[in-house]
Amino acid sequence: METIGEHRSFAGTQFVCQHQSQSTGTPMTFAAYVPDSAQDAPAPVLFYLSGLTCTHANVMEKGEYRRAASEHGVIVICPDTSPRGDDVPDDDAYDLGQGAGFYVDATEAPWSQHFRMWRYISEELPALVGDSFPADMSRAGIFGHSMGGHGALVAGLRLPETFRTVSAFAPIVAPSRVPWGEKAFSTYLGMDQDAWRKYDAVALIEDGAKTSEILVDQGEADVFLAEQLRPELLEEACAAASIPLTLRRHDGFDHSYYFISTFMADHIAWHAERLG
Ligand SMILES: N[C@@H](CCC(=O)N[C@@H](CSC=O)C(=O)NCC(=O)O)C(=O)O
Repeated sequence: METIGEHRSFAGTQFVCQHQSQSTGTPMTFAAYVPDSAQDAPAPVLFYLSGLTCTHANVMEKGEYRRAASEHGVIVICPDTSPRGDDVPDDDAYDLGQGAGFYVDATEAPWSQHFRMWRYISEELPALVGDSFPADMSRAGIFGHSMGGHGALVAGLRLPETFRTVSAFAPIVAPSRVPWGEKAFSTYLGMDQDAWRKYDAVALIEDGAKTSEILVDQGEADVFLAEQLRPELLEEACAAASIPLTLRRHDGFDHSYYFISTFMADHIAWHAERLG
């Protein structure tokens, strides 16, 4: 792993790291904020998954997480949203291909060679972080935005021992039932919708997956709310499965990082309180 960026910020350091990924077969870049307090005792770690069109840099530059991460002594890791490179398949649309990995392991050609983001975020990256930073991997949580909120919910539900806490900003809660997810899943996973269920938070809950509780923030002025995000489906699934869900709806907030950065400190405090 190579450090390609390093900046002091609050009581900690913002690193940008690059490594050759075995999952994707490409170089992968991620941001890692490490509070100074982690030098005294291994710190809890939060993985933040970004949305469509993002690299590691969007949340690093606009998410405003460092003050809270430094105050709560939490490491924050922000991976890219897909493999990238001239040899990696892509699509002209913003919601498919590079920048739109949807945190799945693709099974369909030509995507299956490199688009293995589930393995990357669930196995390879946590192992690399545990080996490379003063992180207490028994105290890891996950959160994310939109497509990344979908990834975080799925990871928290499928791997509650790995990701003990889960929250999201404006997540795609049921990708199998909305246009963004239908397009990505049919392309990456094929037409058998049974294969989609393990990457769909609402379907996972319907199939018995559990997590201790979920925090979701949602802007009411989000243009994607009714067609792509549909938080009411998560509300219904959590109620039926007795999973405590705190869904906070905020008048006037849209889908952007102005919304995310407003509630970022709340999410970091929420995770930190639960991870100890
Ligand atoms: N048509 C838009 C859509 C892209 C967009 O809104 N991306 C969001 C995530 S949406 C769901 O995953 C985002 O985080 N954008 C990056 C940012 O810095 O705001 C477009 O192409 O802009």
